[in-house]
Amino acid sequence: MSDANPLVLTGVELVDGSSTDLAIARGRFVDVADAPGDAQRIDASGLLALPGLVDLHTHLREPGKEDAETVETGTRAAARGGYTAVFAMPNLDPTTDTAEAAQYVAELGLRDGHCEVVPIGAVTKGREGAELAELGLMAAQGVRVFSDDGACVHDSLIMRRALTYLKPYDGVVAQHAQDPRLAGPSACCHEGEVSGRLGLPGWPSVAESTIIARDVQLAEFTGGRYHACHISTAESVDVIRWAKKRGRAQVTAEVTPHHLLLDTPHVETYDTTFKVNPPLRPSEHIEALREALADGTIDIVGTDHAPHTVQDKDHPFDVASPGMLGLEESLAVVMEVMVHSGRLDWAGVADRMSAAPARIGRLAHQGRPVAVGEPANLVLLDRSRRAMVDRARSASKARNNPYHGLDLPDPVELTMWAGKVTFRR
Ligand SMILES: NC(=O)N[C@@H](CC(=O)O)C(=O)O
Ligand SMILES: [Zn+2]
Ligand SMILES: [Zn+2]
Repeated sequence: MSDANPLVLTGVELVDGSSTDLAIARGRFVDVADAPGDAQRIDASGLLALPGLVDLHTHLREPGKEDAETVETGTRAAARGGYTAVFAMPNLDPTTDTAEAAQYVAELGLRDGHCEVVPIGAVTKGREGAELAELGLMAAQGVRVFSDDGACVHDSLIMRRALTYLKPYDGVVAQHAQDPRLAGPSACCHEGEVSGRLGLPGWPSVAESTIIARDVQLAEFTGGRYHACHISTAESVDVIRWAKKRGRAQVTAEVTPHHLLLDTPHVETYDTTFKVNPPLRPSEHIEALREALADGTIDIVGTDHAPHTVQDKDHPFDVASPGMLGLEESLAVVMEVMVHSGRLDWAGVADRMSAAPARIGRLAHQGRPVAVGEPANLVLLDRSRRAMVDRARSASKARNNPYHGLDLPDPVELTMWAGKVTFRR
């Protein structure tokens, strides 16, 4: 990580289309007239500045599975992708289900992070779905996002209690929506023509949407905050749209970059890189997700960056570990499918990938506009640059990159977190 010397970025373009010089000192954007005389100047003409991206859904694997990813490598990938904050999912070893475990993850972030690392607490002890974890103690420690991700909070009473209990703490339950009866542990391919032909256990779309339908009603009933992680189906979009239209529940939703771009036929080669939970869906679902992200029914893009070792992926498709990388290519995917298609403008990208995830995670100093007085978190983009994705060049330790070999935008020129340059091409 570079030091935090004063800096002036000249000729930067902002999301409203205007151009400006940006001065950075003591971790904040300051008036250019107030920039110290010895400030280093960087020519940034033509580059677009977005607020530093915020990922509400990252798997860092430390502690417990450091052969797949560490806080150092995962946050290096994050900085390379334009992120200045990531929320670390609690499916670690030990599980982040106590205040001490949450504090430990936060400390690893302070020690090794190339961006801010915010621990997510488990909803239930050991993520086993039976007994509530130490929600109050974790909340007292500053945790605001709670999730059993990787597992679904499938017991209705546990979900009711979690929503109720977290309400006074302004905490949010982030649900991995997968009915374990409709989509059990072996389910690994969208249930339909392809799963039938390949002989893979099916993961029907309703295994996701029926859980979300129940949950949004519980959110309305309890008044608690609810966030639907990685939604992947048109039916889930319908449910979220219905709940938001009613306007009586505090409900938000997320989509991953891979569910915005990649469809079910990618699994036809049985390449386990493409095994993920929830599974890749047919094109009509992808279309519904893009439309929902554009109109705000889906609030944010969350990467679900899920590094796995080769050993954990080198198995028959139905037993390999699910999950794929995402931190380094998420902005590229959003550019390709949302911006280049005219569905979302740059202010929309800043909202879905920075302001909204920071708001849902209650991270007040992230997701702020690029403006004088604000914390100096930004990513500078060259909107015309493209490159072939090469998994071998990833900052992540893992190689389960589903975009390998694709020609995609490669926009990130510089990432700055709290006034420090954390990535520069
Ligand atoms: N998405 C995945 O397929 N895997 C995630 C867990 C999860 O997000 O459910 C992982 O931790 O590997
Ligand atoms: Zn999940
Ligand atoms: Zn996840």
